[in-house]
Amino acid sequence: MTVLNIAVAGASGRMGRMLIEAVLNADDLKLAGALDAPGSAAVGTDPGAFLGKATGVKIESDLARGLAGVDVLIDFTRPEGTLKHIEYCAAHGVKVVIGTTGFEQPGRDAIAAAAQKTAIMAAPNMSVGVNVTLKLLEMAAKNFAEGYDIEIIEAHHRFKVDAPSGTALKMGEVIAGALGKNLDDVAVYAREGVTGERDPSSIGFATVRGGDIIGDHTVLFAGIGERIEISHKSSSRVSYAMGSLRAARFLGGKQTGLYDMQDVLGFR
Ligand SMILES: NC(=O)C1=CN([C@@H]2O[C@H](COP(=O)(O)OP(=O)(O)OC[C@H]3O[C@@H](n4cnc5c(N)ncnc54)[C@H](OP(=O)(O)O)[C@@H]3O)[C@@H](O)[C@H]2O)C=CC1
Ligand SMILES: O=C(O)C1=N[C@H](C(=O)O)C[C@H](O)C1
Repeated sequence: MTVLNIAVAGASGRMGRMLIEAVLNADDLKLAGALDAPGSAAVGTDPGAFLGKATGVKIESDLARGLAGVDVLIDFTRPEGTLKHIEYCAAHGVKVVIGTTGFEQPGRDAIAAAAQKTAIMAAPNMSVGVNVTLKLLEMAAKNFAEGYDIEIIEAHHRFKVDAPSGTALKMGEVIAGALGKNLDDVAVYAREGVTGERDPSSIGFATVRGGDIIGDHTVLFAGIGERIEISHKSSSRVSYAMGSLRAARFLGGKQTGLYDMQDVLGFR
């Protein structure tokens, strides 16, 4: 059995801890490195400490130390962290699974450029359920193209820093694409005051933040006399972690290129 050496960036974060535990439990993966932000209190500690386990590695902020001998970095941090990490990984042949959301266009361009030098899998949601939902939305959008107003509602925990969620934006892109439109041309991200009647060609977004909601997404197709809702609700971050490990194994067989979860799951 080939064993892949994995590092986790954002090791002390909500997703980082979930990933550390998942990697430690996988027979075909070895935890070979862990990264956290410079200045983080977690730097220098054992990434398995929260599980009461000694992993043999330390959380590093120095990329050369944290990524020595690593095949695949799994990165759930912030756009500025991920962009720094992929620059290093592209230069040193480390493959990267990117779960971080909230990138602007220059960040997306930098990921595409790095993917010419190493293999990268980037997706705003690693769960199988969300990725199947994207296929359902593509089909629904084609059938509700006329007469149905499309609204995307997402809810997340109070600690989330970006909005709308990367998943909601991806859902919008998929729906707009199925309708032959560009999301940037039809998205309405906020409404306040006298907004006038709804533009029938728009795709609306609404964001809820509160408590410990892990991640809920609903797409509403509202017609006259009926409405259809397609929802996905996460009850644990484990589905994101399992999808990330699947993506890491997928990258094991690639040298360069930019992939997403639809590639990993064989949906295209
Ligand atoms: N694709 C998917 O399936 C999913 C994506 N996400 C996305 O993953 C990201 C992380 O989410 P979550 O784990 O909840 O967030 P947390 O805030 O819990 O964790 C973020 C981690 O990244 C570290 N970090 C922050 N800034 C930097 C930086 N500049 N350089 C290096 N490390 C940094 C933090 O360190 P410190 O605490 O010291 O600042 C922390 O360890 C978000 O963008 C979120 O939207 C989340 C769930 C699923
Ligand atoms: O920040 C989170 O927690 C999540 N972020 C991702 C997103 O922005 O879509 C995925 C998931 O919804 C959880």
